[in-house]
Amino acid sequence: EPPGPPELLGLAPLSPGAPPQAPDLLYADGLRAYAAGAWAPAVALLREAMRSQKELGRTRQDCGARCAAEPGAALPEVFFDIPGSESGPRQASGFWERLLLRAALRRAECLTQCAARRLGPGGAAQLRVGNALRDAFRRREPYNYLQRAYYQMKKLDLAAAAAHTFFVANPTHIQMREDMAKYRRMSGVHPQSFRDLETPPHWAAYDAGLELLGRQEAGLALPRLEEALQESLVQLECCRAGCESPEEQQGEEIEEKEGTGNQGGLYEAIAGHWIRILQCRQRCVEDMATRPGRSSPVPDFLPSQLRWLHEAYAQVGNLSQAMENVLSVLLFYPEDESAKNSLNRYQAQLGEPRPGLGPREDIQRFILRSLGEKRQLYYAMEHLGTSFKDPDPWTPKAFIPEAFREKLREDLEKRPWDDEPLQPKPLIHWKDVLLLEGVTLTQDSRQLNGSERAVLDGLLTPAECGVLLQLAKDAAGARSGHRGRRSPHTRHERFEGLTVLKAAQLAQAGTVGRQGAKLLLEVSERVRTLTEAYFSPERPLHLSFTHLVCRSAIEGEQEQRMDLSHPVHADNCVLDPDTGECWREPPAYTYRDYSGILYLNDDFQGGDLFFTEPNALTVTAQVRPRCGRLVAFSSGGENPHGVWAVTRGQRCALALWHTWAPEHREQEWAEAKELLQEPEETEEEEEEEMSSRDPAPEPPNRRLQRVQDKSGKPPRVREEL
Ligand SMILES: O=C(O)CCC(=O)C(=O)O
Ligand SMILES: [Fe+2]
Repeated sequence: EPPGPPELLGLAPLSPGAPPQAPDLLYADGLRAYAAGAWAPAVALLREAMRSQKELGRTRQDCGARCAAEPGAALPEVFFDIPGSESGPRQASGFWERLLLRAALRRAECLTQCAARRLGPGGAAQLRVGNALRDAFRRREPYNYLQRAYYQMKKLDLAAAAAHTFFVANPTHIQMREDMAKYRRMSGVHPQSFRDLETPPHWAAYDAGLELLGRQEAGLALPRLEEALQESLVQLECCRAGCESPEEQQGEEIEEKEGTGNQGGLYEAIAGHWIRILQCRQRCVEDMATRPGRSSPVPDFLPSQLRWLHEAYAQVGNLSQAMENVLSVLLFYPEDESAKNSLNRYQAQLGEPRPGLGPREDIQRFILRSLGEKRQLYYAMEHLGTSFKDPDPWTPKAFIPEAFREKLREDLEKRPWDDEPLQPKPLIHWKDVLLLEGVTLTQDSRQLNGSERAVLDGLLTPAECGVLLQLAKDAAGARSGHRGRRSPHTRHERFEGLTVLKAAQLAQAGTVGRQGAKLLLEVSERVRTLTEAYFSPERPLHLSFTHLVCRSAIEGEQEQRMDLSHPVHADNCVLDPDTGECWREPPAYTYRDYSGILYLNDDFQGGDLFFTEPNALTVTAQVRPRCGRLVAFSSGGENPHGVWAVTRGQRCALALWHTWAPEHREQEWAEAKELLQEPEETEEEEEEEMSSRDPAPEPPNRRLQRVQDKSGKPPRVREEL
C-alpha cells in the first residue's frame, strides 16, 4: 500500500474531527512556509488546506441532501412541470408562488443553520472557495509543492507518490517527468510509490474490473465493476450537489449574453438561475466520465459500464443479474440489437417470464431524472434562447425540439475531434508554461505580419543543442558513411533526416548515444506542450511527425545560386501562388494543424526561414535560426513559408508537425519511447545523485507569486521584442 494522506508522517498532527479552516488562508500560509524553506510546516499546511477543502465540499453535500428532505422544503412538484408535459389540476392564482417561496425560504434557513452547526458561526462564508483555488486544487497543484518539499525532507517515497499524483493530472508537465525519473532512480524503484494518491474510486474500480475481465476472471471482476458503477453514481451526486452553490456557475459567462441573463424581473431571474443549475447538473455526467488530467470524457460511460456488467454476469452464468443489466442498457438504447438478442436468449432460457425482473433501479432513477432535466433545458432552449449542449448520445429524439435536430445531425457529421468538448478554461496557460520553462516570446503574429505565428526563444540550452547536433552527426555518419545525400529541394545542398524511431533504433544498436535519442523525444514533447498551450489550449494537439533535419551547403557549388533551400509552400495544403489559393487535399499532409521548427545552431551562412504572402513572392517576415529558437505557426495557407539557400556550413533543426486528429498521432513516438526505456541505475549512482547532482529543485517561485497575487492577474512575461 502506498503511504496514503493520513500517514503522510507525523508532522503537525492533522486533527480529523476538527472543523475545517478556510482553505485559501491555509494554502497561502503553506506556500509562504514553502518559500521560506520550512518544509515540514509547508507540508502540514498544504495538506490541511486540501483536507479542509474536501471537508467543506462534503458539508455542502450533506447539508444539501438533508435540507432537500426537510419537511416543507421540498419544491412544489409543479415547479418541475412545464407546458407540454401533462400536469395536475391548476390551482388558484398565487397558490404556487406562495408554495414555492415558502419552500425556498425554508430551505435557505435550513442550509444556513446546517452550515453554522457544522462549521461554526459564520461558517457558511467558508463554504465559498475562490475559483482560482478550486482550479488549482483540481489541477492538483498542491502536490507539486508537496513533492518538492518531501524531496527536501529526503522522504523519497512520499515525494514519488506526490509527484505521481500531480503528474496524473498534468501529463504534459515536463519538469515532473524529470523529477519522477529522478525519484525512481534514487528511491530504488518502489512501483507502488508511484501510485496516484487521489484516484477517484470509480476509476480505480473500473480499471481493476476491466483488467480482471480481460484476464477471464469474471467472478473477481464483478465486485469491482459493481463498485465502479456505485462509485460513479456517488461521484455524480457529489458533482450535482456542487451545482447549487454560486461559484460553480461562474464558468457560465456565456449565459449572461443569452435570454435568461440578469436583466428582467423576478421570474426571469429565477428561470435563469434554475437553467444554469440544470446545465451544471447535466455536465456532471461528463465530469464523472473524465479521467483526471484528461480533457474529454469516456463516451457513453454509464451504458458501457452496464454492458461490461452484463458480460461479466453472463460469463459466470448469473442469468437474472445479466438480464437486469441488459434491460438497463435497453433503457438507454431501446433499439440496441445485441442487447435485444441477449434478452431474447435469456427469456428463452428462463422459460416463462419472471415477474420482478426489470432494469436496475439506480439506473432507472438516473434516467428519469436526467430526462426530466433535459426536457426543461430543451424547453428553455426553444423558448428562452438559452443554450444546452446535451452530453448524452442516448437522449431520445422526441426530446429534442425539431428546430435543433438538424443542427445536431450536422454536429455529428463534423470531424470527430471537433466534437470533443472544449475545456472551459485551458488546463495550462501558455504563459505559465513559459514561466516554468524559462522560455520567452520573442515575436507574436502581429510582429511577424501574419496570423497564428510566433517565435519563442530559450527552449533548449546550448548543451542540449550540442547533444542533438551530435546525435544528427552520429546518425548521418553511421548510415551513409559520407555526409548526406542530395537535398530533395536543391542540388546545392545535402540533406539528412532522422526520425525519433530511427534514433531510438540506432541508440539501441549503440550507434548513437541514448542520451541524444531520449532528448529528441523529450524535446518534441516540450514543443508540443508549448504549441498546444499557445495555439490550442482548449483542444489537445498530438505530434504527428518529428524530423531532425540538417541541410549542408555543398562546397564549390554556391556561386550565383538562385534557388532556395526549401521552396515556398504551406504545410497542410497545396499552394497555388497564381490564385493565392491553398487546396487542402493530397498530396499535402492535410491533417497537419500546427507546424514547429526548433533550431539547433546558427553557424552557417544563409538559411533564414521566411514567410510570404499567398503569392509566394512577397516576403512578410524572416526568422534567423539559432539554438533553442522555436518558430511555430498554423500549417495552412495563411502561412506560406520557405528557407533561403544555405551557402556555407550546416543548418540543423527539429521540424515538428502537430495534429488535432488523434488517429494521425505519431505511432513511432511511443515505439521509440518503449525502446529507450532504460534499465534501472545502480545503487552507487543513486547515492551520488542524492548528495551532489541536484540537491534542491527550484521552488516554483514565480508561480508562487502568481497564486499570491490578489489582483488575480498573472504576472507579465518578459517579452523580448
Ligand atoms: O527548416 C525550416 O526552417 C522550415 C522547413 C519547412 O518548412 C518544412 O520542412 O516544411
Ligand atoms: Fe514547411
